Amino acid sequence: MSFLIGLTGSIGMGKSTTAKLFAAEGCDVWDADAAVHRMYGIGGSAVVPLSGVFPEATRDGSVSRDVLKKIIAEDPTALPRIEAIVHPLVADDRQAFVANAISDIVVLDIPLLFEGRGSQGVDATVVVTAPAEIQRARVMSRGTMTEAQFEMILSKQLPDAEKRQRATYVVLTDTVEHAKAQVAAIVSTIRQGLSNA
Ligand SMILES: CC(C)(COP(=O)(O)OP(=O)(O)OC[C@H]1O[C@@H](n2cnc3c(N)ncnc32)[C@H](O)[C@@H]1O)[C@@H](O)C(=O)NCCC(=O)NCCS
Ligand SMILES: Nc1ncnc2c1ncn2[C@@H]1O[C@H](COP(=O)(O)OP(=O)(O)OP(=O)(O)O)[C@@H](O)[C@H]1O
Repeated sequence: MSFLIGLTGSIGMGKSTTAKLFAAEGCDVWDADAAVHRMYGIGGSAVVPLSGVFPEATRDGSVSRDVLKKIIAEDPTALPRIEAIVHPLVADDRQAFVANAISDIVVLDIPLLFEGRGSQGVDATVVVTAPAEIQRARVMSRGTMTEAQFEMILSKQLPDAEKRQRATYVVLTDTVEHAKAQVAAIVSTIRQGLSNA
């Protein structure tokens, strides 16, 4: 059984980038957002259940994220209903990944690690963080969300300060080089612990 790290952080804080740094250290990485992308794609497991609730959100056999975002903006009950369908599918996908992983350390990139039950069953947590203004600038520069959509997602997430307080390890994502050094130190500490066990 691998040592399980739950990697989290608020929107735009650098989870995906930091996950790649763990992969470069030899860790198998599972990404919850990527799992959702697969599930929304053609033949994905969320397409049929979501079309039952929001028929207008599925087009040509896949889920339209733009339509979903419009629905969520107009109907406050929509996101909880989407989550009720998607989250159990995400949990199944994660379980299957962990069962097949072979690396000594497995990293689970989970945006809602502390909001949901995701932190159950992990051996350590890593929270990525950056100043709030940098976070906002990063998300806005992607051009995929309006300020209102960003604020809505942020309001659903545990505040950054609380995440940091709950973390086993914190990674400051000010530069990639700095993040890389912090990841290397975390991996080395955990591997040392494993070899002494
Ligand atoms: C709202 C949607 C349509 C936005 O899609 P879009 O392609 O613009 O953004 P993306 O999926 O890349 O998410 C951007 C950021 O928002 C975060 N986020 C997404 N959904 C949620 C949520 N329900 N609660 C809090 N944060 C969320 C993501 O983790 C990520 O950090 C999409 O994220 C979605 O369908 N969310 C519901 C499924 C879900 O809960 N996913 C979270 C991880 S399991
Ligand atoms: N250590 C770092 N130093 C400098 N910039 C970084 C660092 N980590 C991430 N970034 C930048 O921040 C932006 C967001 O990074 P990333 O996509 O990794 O975040 P995320 O937390 O996965 O985002 P989301 O929650 O929206 O999925 C990207 O433009 C990325 O280049």
